[in-house]
This record gives sequence, C-alpha cells and structure tokens, in this order.
Amino acid sequence: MSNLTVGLVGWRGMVGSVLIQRMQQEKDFDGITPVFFSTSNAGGDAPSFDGVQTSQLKDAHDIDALAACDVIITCQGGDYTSKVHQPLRDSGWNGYWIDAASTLRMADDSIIILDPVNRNVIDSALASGKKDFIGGNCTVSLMLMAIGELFNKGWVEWVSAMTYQAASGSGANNMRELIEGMGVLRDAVKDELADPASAILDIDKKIAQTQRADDFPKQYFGVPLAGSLIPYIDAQLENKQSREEWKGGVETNKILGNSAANTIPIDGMCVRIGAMRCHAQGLTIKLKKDIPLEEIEAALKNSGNKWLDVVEDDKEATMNRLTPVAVTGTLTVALGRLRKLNMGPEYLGAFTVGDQLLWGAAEPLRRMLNIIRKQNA
Ligand SMILES: NC(=O)C1=CN([C@@H]2O[C@H](COP(=O)(O)OP(=O)(O)OC[C@H]3O[C@@H](n4cnc5c(N)ncnc54)[C@H](OP(=O)(O)O)[C@@H]3O)[C@@H](O)[C@H]2O)C=CC1
Ligand SMILES: N[C@@H](CC(=O)OP(=O)(O)O)C(=O)O
Repeated sequence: MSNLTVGLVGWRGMVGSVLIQRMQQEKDFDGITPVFFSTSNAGGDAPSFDGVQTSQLKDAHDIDALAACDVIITCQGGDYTSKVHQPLRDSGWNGYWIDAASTLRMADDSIIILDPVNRNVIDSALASGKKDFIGGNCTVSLMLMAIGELFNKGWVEWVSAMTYQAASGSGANNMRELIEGMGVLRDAVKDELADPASAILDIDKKIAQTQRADDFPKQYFGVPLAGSLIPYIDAQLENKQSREEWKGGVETNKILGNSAANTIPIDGMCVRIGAMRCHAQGLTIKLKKDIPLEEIEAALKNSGNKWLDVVEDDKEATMNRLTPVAVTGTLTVALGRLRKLNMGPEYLGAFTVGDQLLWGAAEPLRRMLNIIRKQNA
C-alpha cells in the first residue's frame, strides 16, 4: 500500500481548517489520495488546492464510502464519532481511524496520540494491530508538550494544573462571543474613556452593569466571559471534578502508558479566560526528590523537543515570550517561571502557554497520518 486513500471529515470546521492548513504547509497531500466528506453538503464541491484535484463531497454517513478509505481523519466532533465509528467497524472496515473528539479516547482499543511524547506507545500499538488513534484533550497535550520530559525522566510524583483556557476550546461561536462582549464593554464607556478626567470607579460601575445586563453577549458561554472568567469547563462529575479536570489525570496517564499501579495523580482547576486560542497553565510539580533547577532546565532543553521554548525565569523574557499573544498561531510551546517553590525543594513551579488548535488539536492528527504513511510505504 503506497498511496493511502485518506477520508477527511470535519475539514471545514475550526479544528479541521487548521488541520488542512497544516497539511498544506507540510505537503501532506503529496502521496495520499484525499476524499472529502460532509455531513451537510454531500454532492457539493470539495475543496481543491495545489496538488488536490476538484472532486465532489461524499456523504459522511455513507458507511460504504467511508469503508473505501484506508485512513479516516475526523474533526467533526463526538456526536459524529458516536454515530459512525461502531457501524463502520461492524461493517468489517479495518482501516485507521484518527479522531480529534474525546469519545473514544479512554476506550481499551484506542491510543491517545502525542508522538513527541509517546511515540513508543504509538509504535507498539501499531505493531499490535491497533487502529483507533485519538488526539488528546488540548490542555493535556499542551501540558505534556511542555513538561513531558520530566515524566519521561521519572521525576514527577504529582502535578497540580491551574489552567487559563482560551475561548477557542469551546468553539468558533464562543470566540466570536468573546470579541463581541469586549466590543460591547468598550462601547458602553467610550465617552468616559475619551475624557481623561472621568472617574475610573464610574467607568467600572458602568462596565459591571453592562456585563450584568440581560442583553450582554452570553448565548454560547452561558455567562459573560469578556472582562470576567469562568472557573468551570465541560460537565460536572459526581466527584465534583469538572470533566476537563478529570481528563487531566486519566488522559495524561494513558498517553504516558502508565499502568494502574503507576498512575501519577494530576488534578487542578480548569478556568476559561478571555484569550483567543492559547491555553496557559500554572503548574505545581511535586518531584520525587530534590533535583537541582539547573538539571531540570538542562533536561528540558536537551529533550529533543524542538517546539519547546524554555523561557528563563526573568520578567522581561516572561512578558515577551510566555503569553498567548507571543505564542498564538505558532507550534512553539513556551515553558517558563521555572523555580523551586517555598513549600520545599521538591516543589517546582512552572507556567506554560501553547496554541490549543495546533498542538492541542490538529497537529497530532496530521503527524499520526504521516506515521501510518511511513509504516505503509
Ligand atoms: N475546538 C477545540 O478546541 C477542539 C475540538 N476538538 C474536537 O473537534 C471537534 C470539532 O471542533 P470544531 O472544529 O471547533 O467544530 P466546528 O463546529 O467548527 O466544526 C464542526 C463541523 O460543523 C459543521 N459546520 C456547520 N456550520 C459550519 C460553519 N459555518 N463553518 C464551518 N463548519 C460548519 C461542519 O461540518 P460539515 O462540513 O459536515 O457541515 C464542521 O466540520 C469538537 O467537537 C471536538 O470533538 C478537539 C480538540 C480541541
Ligand atoms: N474542552 C477543551 C476543548 C476540547 O475540545 O476538549 P476535548 O477535545 O477534550 O473535548 C476546552 O474547552 O478548552
């Protein structure tokens, strides 16, 4: 098998569009035969660009059409996966399923993919005939792209992650709502802002009134995000963790291939903030022993992770390189504020920022396709 037929589902959504952009940039379409699917416009025109011929969109619910693909990459979301994956497998299809949605992540037969961190887990899964490869939760993938080497060294006893998650994690409409809200706030006090003599407490009062007004944009987030934050992401679980917080523990351990006996406790609070597409995380890392900071920094810098920017713990460097504005739209994962905390020499503080649509969603998928391609070459 040299020229794989690759079905693309969800390619026009937000994650899918980033995926297609990255595939074009990296010339991933050379040497594959792409087949574009749609849940809403079967028969319409599929996208065409350099090296990809015009074609018609196929129906993303047509099991026979899907089964004609060697590989399917879907960014269509969990509902689609729930509807289609099992019937497709039941039809006898034995191709590779690469998925951005969380639905299958914790299934026994699936592997969570983040190859710069768990290439060994992926390779042994391929060798044992596994076929379902699922992208991890964005927060988890970005945390591991930052501090994966500390886990690989076996230095980590537990991690607490306090997150600052961008609007994009909730979807395109939520990003629009955030910007809309920012505009509404600005417009509400534009006269006062233009007058340097106006009282800041009057501006503040008007802003709070505007945020609390019934017509403030909050259709998608449920409550105002602009000028505020939301300390809850995803569903509430019975143990009072949010589902996003639960994923931090279970997915990290699965990605690392840790057995139940070697599970590393990971927990924290996941918080939505008004950033566009970069998730940030403040980490407290309990080390198994006192490892000198210089040794930790050297290990991170020499880990072979070419996307990791280890930012020196210096105010200017931090402000210039360790923010969503600095990182957004790039594959760089910035890691800084590395210092031993006052709790003791085994307690390491760190702060990390990464683009949740790139390493957090699209990038592991296209890299998995290339791993499969090379294996089948
Ligand atoms: N957002 C994120 O940060 C992350 C998302 N994921 C996963 O990826 C899935 C997809 O997320 P996301 O890309 O945000 O979802 P989108 O809502 O942007 O896209 C999903 C699908 O919606 C349909 N759609 C309907 N209207 C439009 C429109 N106006 N523009 C584009 N597409 C439209 C498209 O299907 P069609 O062309 O068939 O009509 C598209 O493939 C999520 O459900 C999640 O499982 C994973 C990690 C991170
Ligand atoms: N829940 C993430 C985005 C996401 O889609 O996560 P998952 O792929 O685990 O459902 C966020 O809101 O930032």
